[in-house]
Amino acid sequence: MNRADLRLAGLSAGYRGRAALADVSATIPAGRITAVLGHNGSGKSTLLAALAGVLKPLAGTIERPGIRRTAFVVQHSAVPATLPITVRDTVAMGRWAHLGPWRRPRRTDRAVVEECLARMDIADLADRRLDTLSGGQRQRALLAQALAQEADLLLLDEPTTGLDAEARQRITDLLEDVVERGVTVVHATHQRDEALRGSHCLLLENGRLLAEGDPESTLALGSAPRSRC
Ligand SMILES: Nc1ncnc2c1ncn2[C@@H]1O[C@H](COP(=O)(O)OP(=O)(O)OP(=O)(O)O)[C@@H](O)[C@H]1O
Repeated sequence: MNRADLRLAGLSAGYRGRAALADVSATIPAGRITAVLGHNGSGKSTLLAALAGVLKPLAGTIERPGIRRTAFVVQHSAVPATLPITVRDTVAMGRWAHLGPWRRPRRTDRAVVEECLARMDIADLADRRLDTLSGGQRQRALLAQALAQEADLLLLDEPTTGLDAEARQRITDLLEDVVERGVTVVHATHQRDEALRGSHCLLLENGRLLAEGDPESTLALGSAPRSRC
């Protein structure tokens, strides 16, 4: 995959004109996993929302060369637990941007949905309702929905929060599978061990970038955050 890195220059972003993220200049390597690490309120979600284009920068720029489609998986606490839809329908929602003028899924759309179910290892759960799944299964369904969008930038806000060690490990393994296919992954996390499994790390504190680089030296440079905030 021949794509350039994403570049943030002097980026400030926030809410109602107030910056929650100030003057961040950083590089996000294409086709790699970048972890955004920091305590509660440090600005991780704000950074992801700015990368997704949901929040317009108050100042500065974001260069996203070669990124055509972005998938943003919000914190699962933000997704209603009682949505009365099946796992397959949830994943099929990821195809909406690809549907033709009649909004009818074509054979290729159905094939992508089945492939994403299989890749996230939830094909056997396809007919189950989303609200009957465990947290880890649900998170994999949301990941499958994001993959179905065939995005080249995948943004995940704390995808493993609330999951047990095995489910967390599974999600982290799946992210490695996603980048192997050339997707750029950025995920917010509180977990140092998860940040260490990526290629790159941005460490935020109070809306500022404290350190950036390979995960090991970034975590060593920063004032070591608690492993669970
Ligand atoms: N919708 C909003 N309106 C106003 N202020 C907000 C909004 N969302 C976040 N903030 C504020 O912006 C700052 C950064 O919040 P953000 O959610 O980006 O941090 P975070 O690192 O993702 O935190 P957490 O780990 O708790 O999810 C905080 O002070 C927060 O109160």
